[in-house]
Amino acid sequence: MITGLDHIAVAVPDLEKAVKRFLEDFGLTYEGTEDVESAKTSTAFFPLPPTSIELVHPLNGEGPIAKYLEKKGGGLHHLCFRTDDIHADVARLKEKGYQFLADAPSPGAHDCLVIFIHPKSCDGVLIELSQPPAGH
Ligand SMILES: CC[C@H](C(=O)O)C(=O)SCCNC(=O)CCNC(=O)[C@H](O)C(C)(C)COP(=O)(O)OP(=O)(O)OC[C@H]1O[C@@H](n2cnc3c(N)ncnc32)[C@H](O)[C@@H]1OP(=O)(O)O
Ligand SMILES: [Co+2]
Repeated sequence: MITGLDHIAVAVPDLEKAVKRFLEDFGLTYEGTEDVESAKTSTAFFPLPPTSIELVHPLNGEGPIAKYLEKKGGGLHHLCFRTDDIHADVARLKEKGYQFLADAPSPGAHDCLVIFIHPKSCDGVLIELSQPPAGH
């Protein structure tokens, strides 16, 4: 079951500059950066309860964010729903015809299990589902 809006992600061409903006200009709390090798993405999180802002930037200049930045320069990249049972939600949504970008969830930031739904399945919005590790 989907239980909340885990984060809203913004793709940024200059991570350091964007971190400074969200920290100093907007005054948000900076949790730190985390490189997610499997997603070829560097992330920076700013908790803003009950959700967070995630900045995403290409890790080593490669991956999906690099392609996005090439085309758009930056912008709102995805919404992430928190789920308490990612496998059940994937099965339920596949049954309804949603196209997933992987066969199975994989590790994301914060040791969560994540999977993405193609934007074409959701009126042009890229959706991530994320299940926190047990006990979180
Ligand atoms: C997992 C770590 C971390 C976390 O929270 O834990 C992250 O969130 S990492 C985030 C980075 N990872 C991903 O984005 C994985 C999912 N994304 C992809 O697999 C690709 O980006 C994909 C399939 C959405 C697009 O890749 P493709 O190679 O098909 O790129 P195109 O440029 O050809 O795009 C095709 C089509 O999709 C539109 N598009 C692309 N990105 C987005 C987006 N973020 N939001 C909305 N639409 C998007 C693009 O404009 C093209 O549309 P078209 O009408 O055909 O021009
Ligand atoms: Co995300």
